[in-house]
Amino acid sequence: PAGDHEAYLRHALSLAQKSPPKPSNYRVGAVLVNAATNEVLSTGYTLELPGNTHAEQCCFEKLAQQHSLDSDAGVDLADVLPDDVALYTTMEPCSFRLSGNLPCVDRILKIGAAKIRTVYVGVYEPEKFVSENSGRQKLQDAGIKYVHVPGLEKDILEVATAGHEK
Ligand SMILES: Nc1nc(=O)c(N)c(NC[C@H](O)[C@H](O)[C@H](O)COP(=O)(O)O)[nH]1
Ligand SMILES: [Zn+2]
Repeated sequence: PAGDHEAYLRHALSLAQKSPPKPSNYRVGAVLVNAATNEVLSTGYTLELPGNTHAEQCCFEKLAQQHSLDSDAGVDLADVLPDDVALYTTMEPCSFRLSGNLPCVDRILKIGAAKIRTVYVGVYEPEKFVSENSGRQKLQDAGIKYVHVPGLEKDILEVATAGHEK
């Protein structure tokens, strides 16, 4: 039910608040859920893991570590994920990163639509770093449902941009 979606995004937002503020990215939180059982499979927030890491990326890398997979290559993660997973992320997955690192949309696509059925986002990516995020189209083209959950936009953006010059 819809109420659960907001609860998961609020959980993701509480994770985003752990992210060290930086002027060059957003503070984002993400939660990976087994939609059939409501079990939280993994969580992540921006810069949680060493390196210039994104929230969604940390979700996947932590899951790979849990299964001691030598890499978070999508194919391996697809083997350990149940077949109805939902990704909740306070900001929509990136489709391009100024750092040149692999965008999270591509990480989701590597895992595949047979596993990640739905992506729930709290806000679309603002135009500050990347003029237009093409993630929604790419995910939908791959057969992944893309749902914007309204109501938390102000809180999410406040947290996301805390490291930006006022
Ligand atoms: N969905 C999402 N989760 C994150 O954890 C995060 N930091 C962003 N941010 C998107 C933004 O477009 C990139 O942060 C900039 O493009 C800079 O790129 P890097 O992050 O340095 O690779 N977006
Ligand atoms: Zn990303």
